Amino acid sequence: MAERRLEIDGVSKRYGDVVALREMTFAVGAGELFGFVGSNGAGKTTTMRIALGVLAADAGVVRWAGEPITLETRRHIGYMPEERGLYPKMKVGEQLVYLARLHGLSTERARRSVEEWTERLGVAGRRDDEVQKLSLGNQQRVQLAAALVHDPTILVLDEPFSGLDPVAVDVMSGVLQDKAAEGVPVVFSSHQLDLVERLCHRVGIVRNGQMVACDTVESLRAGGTVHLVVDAPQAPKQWADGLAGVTVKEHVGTQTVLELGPAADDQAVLRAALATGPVTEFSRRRQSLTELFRNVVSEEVAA
Ligand SMILES: Nc1ncnc2c1ncn2[C@@H]1O[C@H](COP(=O)(O)OP(=O)(O)OP(=O)(O)O)[C@@H](O)[C@H]1O
Repeated sequence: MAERRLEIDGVSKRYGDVVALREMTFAVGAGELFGFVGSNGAGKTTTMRIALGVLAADAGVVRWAGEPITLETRRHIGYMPEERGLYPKMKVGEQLVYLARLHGLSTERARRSVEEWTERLGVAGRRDDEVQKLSLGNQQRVQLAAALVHDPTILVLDEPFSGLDPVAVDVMSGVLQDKAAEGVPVVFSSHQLDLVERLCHRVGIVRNGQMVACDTVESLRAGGTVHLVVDAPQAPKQWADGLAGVTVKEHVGTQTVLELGPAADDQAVLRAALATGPVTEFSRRRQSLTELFRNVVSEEVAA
């Protein structure tokens, strides 16, 4: 059997004059936790809706295990829509059982699954309450339960972490990691880049409807610039000016943050710093996903 991969291949979409997606392409493999990030309006929700089949693409194809995705496969996707989609007046437990039944589970299995997931997600005590009586964070936990009760083979979640308290973030993170560990491809969008960096095996950065970077955070960083933090308390402000391949980015107290170009020699930087007196810190700083993201977005502004 072909590998259990969700592939978005060359998907394009316009809304009237607005080009929402331009040949969007990426794949999420079995057991992979994939973070989908991009500015507001970049095209994340549109991509997810097309993967789900609630929106039709103008061009391109969505595949599962090498074959164009079918209605039957789509029934096995666990989806958490951005606009959420629960019936406010229906009780939590009844609603989840109903949704699980819609996906083909027997009543007995649906009940068991609802018990299990509401317990895991900390909303078991709310099963007899109407959805509208729950706080937004708890509604979101129920929404995640709705995506999980039918034991999906693929998970597609649109901003599942927005509005959650830190405990709920931990619960959600644990569930997504467990699902990935079971072999489910998990793709979720988020603006919380620290979380994406911590959780995801790979990250896709979307800009203007196109995938502009897609790799592990480690590899994305490797292509980025290297920053060096030097603390030389007795150094005059200009101590690093004129060093080959080095750009002074900022001074923070007695620290200087330097950007090293390909021609820079970090040992020459260290010698220059030591020539001014003691050096109390000399460290390479890895770019965070937030910095990588900002670079991509500023390229957009410059383009
Ligand atoms: N129903 C619609 N009609 C017209 N334009 C739309 C519609 N839905 C989305 N768009 C446009 O398509 C583009 C992509 O929107 P989309 O919602 O996919 O972005 P997003 O990356 O999910 O954004 P956000 O982070 O703000 O949720 C935007 O320019 C948006 O204004």
